[in-house]
Amino acid sequence: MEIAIRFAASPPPPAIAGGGAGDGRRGGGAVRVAVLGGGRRLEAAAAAAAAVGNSARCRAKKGGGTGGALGGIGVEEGGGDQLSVVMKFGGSSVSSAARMREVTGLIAAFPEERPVVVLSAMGKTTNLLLLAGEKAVGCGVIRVSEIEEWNVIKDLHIKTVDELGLPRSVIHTMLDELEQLLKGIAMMKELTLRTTDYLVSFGECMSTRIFAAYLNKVGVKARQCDAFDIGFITTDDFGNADILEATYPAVAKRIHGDWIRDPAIPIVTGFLGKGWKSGAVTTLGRGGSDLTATTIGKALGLREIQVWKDVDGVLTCDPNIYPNATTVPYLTFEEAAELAYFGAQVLHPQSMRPAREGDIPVRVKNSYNPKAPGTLITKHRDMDKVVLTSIVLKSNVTMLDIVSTRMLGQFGFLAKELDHVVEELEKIAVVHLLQQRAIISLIGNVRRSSLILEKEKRSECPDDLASEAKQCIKALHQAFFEDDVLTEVDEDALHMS
Ligand SMILES: Nc1ncnc2c1ncn2[C@@H]1O[C@H](COP(=O)(O)OP(=O)(O)O)[C@@H](O)[C@H]1O
Ligand SMILES: N[C@@H](CC(=O)OP(=O)(O)O)C(=O)O
Repeated sequence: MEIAIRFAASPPPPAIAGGGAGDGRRGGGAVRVAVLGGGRRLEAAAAAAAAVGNSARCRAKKGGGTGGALGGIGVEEGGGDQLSVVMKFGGSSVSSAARMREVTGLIAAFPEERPVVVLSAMGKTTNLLLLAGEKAVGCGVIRVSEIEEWNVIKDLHIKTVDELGLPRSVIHTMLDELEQLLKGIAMMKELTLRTTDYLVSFGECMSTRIFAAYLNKVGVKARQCDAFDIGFITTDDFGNADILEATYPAVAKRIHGDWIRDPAIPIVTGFLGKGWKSGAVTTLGRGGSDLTATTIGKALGLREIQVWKDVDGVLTCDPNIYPNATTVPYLTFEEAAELAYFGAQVLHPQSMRPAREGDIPVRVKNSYNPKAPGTLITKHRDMDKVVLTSIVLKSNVTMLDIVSTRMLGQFGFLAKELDHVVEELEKIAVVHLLQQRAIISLIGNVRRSSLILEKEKRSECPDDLASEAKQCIKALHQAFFEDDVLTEVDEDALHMS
């Protein structure tokens, strides 16, 4: 096993998720174990946005109420309370009419809160849209209506609208436009990144329209908002756009202004933005609705950001790899960012940044088990008793090991230029291209690194193929979270050895 021990505060060497370019050779399958310390800056601190925090806090006058079937949650006419939290619900939380009813109940359960709601696309809609788009490229215009994924998407949304007792007109235009778009792709026999972003945006555009209509139906005044129309301004990197600073004041002004003029719970499309040059719809990378939520939290200076998922919080490892994973009750923003950055699917890698900059607590909760306390992510936590927080696996990683006498500076370009870069770098350095690797990261207390290393060594982690990475996670989890043998190790003795 290769063991790379990382205590540095910087991102890892050019390990490129997704395999990158190359000839597809299978590497030997070394597993890298990286020990990462909490309490450090992962990213360079960026200048905070314009001081919209306090000024943008929504203030509204008290007024007469509209009442509503859900009692307390009905927003008051002519004023109402301030918007105080963001509640983001992921695809699994809004995958059906029944789930949308449950989520309505969760919002109603906190009548004193005035939430901004962020929604992802229903269930697996984003994946289905991507597959439908790929099929449209090759199937011919006439056969678009036969694309299986398109029919699944259409049926799911119509069924949901019907079951919620809403008129189909809520999504008719969207479904028509989506079919036209698929036909356009079939006609052009081409699917660009820009068109792909437009295509997947239909998922969030439909889920939010349905949910806002349902809330209004049951007496909770709600307003559907497309993120690309309310100030989410991004780079034009389709598929993985970055949110620009101008977003914060723009979003604050718009949501605040709408609330003052006509208080209604904003139901915002997660994951989407508007490219500042192109004016086209962009997406923030898979799982980007978390980032939408934290951006709104910071923009409006809200009290708390709630991220509702289908697990009891951030867990000690991916429960799909090892089901004995348990909830991590507290995390710092930096630990959570490291976890996400090094592969834990549960949070979007960039999503902690706005929360950290705005110093707004993030609570990760389970919409299927709302009584579970979840994970609370804050700026600081007591690290005294913390050894290891979580184990993270990142698979299908391409690594470039570069040994050079020169300063190479930034490595970001390597990811994009992998085809040419090895050849070029070989002129100035010894380069090893390692593909099909896995990185296992141990996110923990850097001050207990000796203990972590000792325990890692004693775990029965297999030391050969990357395909055994999952076995390794299991062994590490057992050693760190299910076995007390080494917790009393004398750390001073370890330092001496
Ligand atoms: N360390 C981890 N803690 C919790 N969940 C994890 C972890 N690693 C991977 N996951 C996976 O992440 C999923 C939740 O993230 P995601 O699917 O993005 O949620 P949502 O779509 O509801 O926002 C869980 O169902 C779980 O399978
Ligand atoms: N729907 C998008 C954005 C998102 O954040 O989804 P989720 O919250 O379900 O991970 C995706 O699937 O990537």
